[in-house]
Amino acid sequence: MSVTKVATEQEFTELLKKDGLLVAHFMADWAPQCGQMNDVITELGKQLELKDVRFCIVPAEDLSEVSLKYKIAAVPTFLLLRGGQVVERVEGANAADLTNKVKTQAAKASLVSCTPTASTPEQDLNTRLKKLINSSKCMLFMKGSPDAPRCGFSRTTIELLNKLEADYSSFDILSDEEVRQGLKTYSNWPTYPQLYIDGELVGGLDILREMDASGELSSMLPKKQKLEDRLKMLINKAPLMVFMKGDREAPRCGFSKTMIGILNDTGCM
Ligand SMILES: N[C@@H](CCC(=O)N[C@@H](CS)C(=O)NCC(=O)O)C(=O)O
Repeated sequence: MSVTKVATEQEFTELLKKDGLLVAHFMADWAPQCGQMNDVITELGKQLELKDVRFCIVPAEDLSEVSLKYKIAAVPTFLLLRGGQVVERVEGANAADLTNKVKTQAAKASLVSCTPTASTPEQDLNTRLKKLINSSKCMLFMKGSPDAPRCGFSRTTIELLNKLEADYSSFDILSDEEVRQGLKTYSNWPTYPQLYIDGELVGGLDILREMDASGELSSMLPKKQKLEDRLKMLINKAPLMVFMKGDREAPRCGFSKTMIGILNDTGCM
């Protein structure tokens, strides 16, 4: 299995359109951990040769637009993507975590990509749209992204969902003309934004506004976990929790490294 070196944003977009699981390694030549993690993904590629999984290397600084879009803050970072959507994320040179997540997702990918008969392009598109719609419990098809909406209707929808503290994923239909036109036919809805909950179309902005006014929308939407609850969960994840820069094997700041050293010496870890 080969690992694709991505040179342009266009090349990355093309890889996202393919079926199966895509593992993207956002890296930089100057970071030695990235070189080590390239060996890890080459080995993973060999182990998963028969599965529907592709690997690519993305030079994070050269493809700054892509890095910005996926909020890449440090290298190495790994995104596991299916149907153009991020399904898992691994930050740092954590080979065990990466291997675990890739194998779990690869098992799922091989189940969904199992097509017994040859299919038409229309069937392929419909399968892709269905996967996209179901890639999150609450899925918004919009113009632009929640941080940078590119039309007033989409912006107002984001404001409404944020006001209701909804937990949602989004897809930028301006990034994919096939999805933009295909979804209109698939769902028999001619405009964007389009909001789906549990794979079912709820509607566009006018419908959402009406449902908000009646209070119906809030009760249907999955809600974001409150920061306080999230922090509590993290703090209580293990009897001894260290919040640090980097990980145990590769601390990324001197203070974190020293603390790990002390804990190792005391036999706590
Ligand atoms: N009243 C509509 C407004 C949405 C709308 O008119 N969207 C237009 C302009 S952003 C659209 O998506 N047109 C089709 C396209 O651009 O492909 C709603 O309730 O969502």
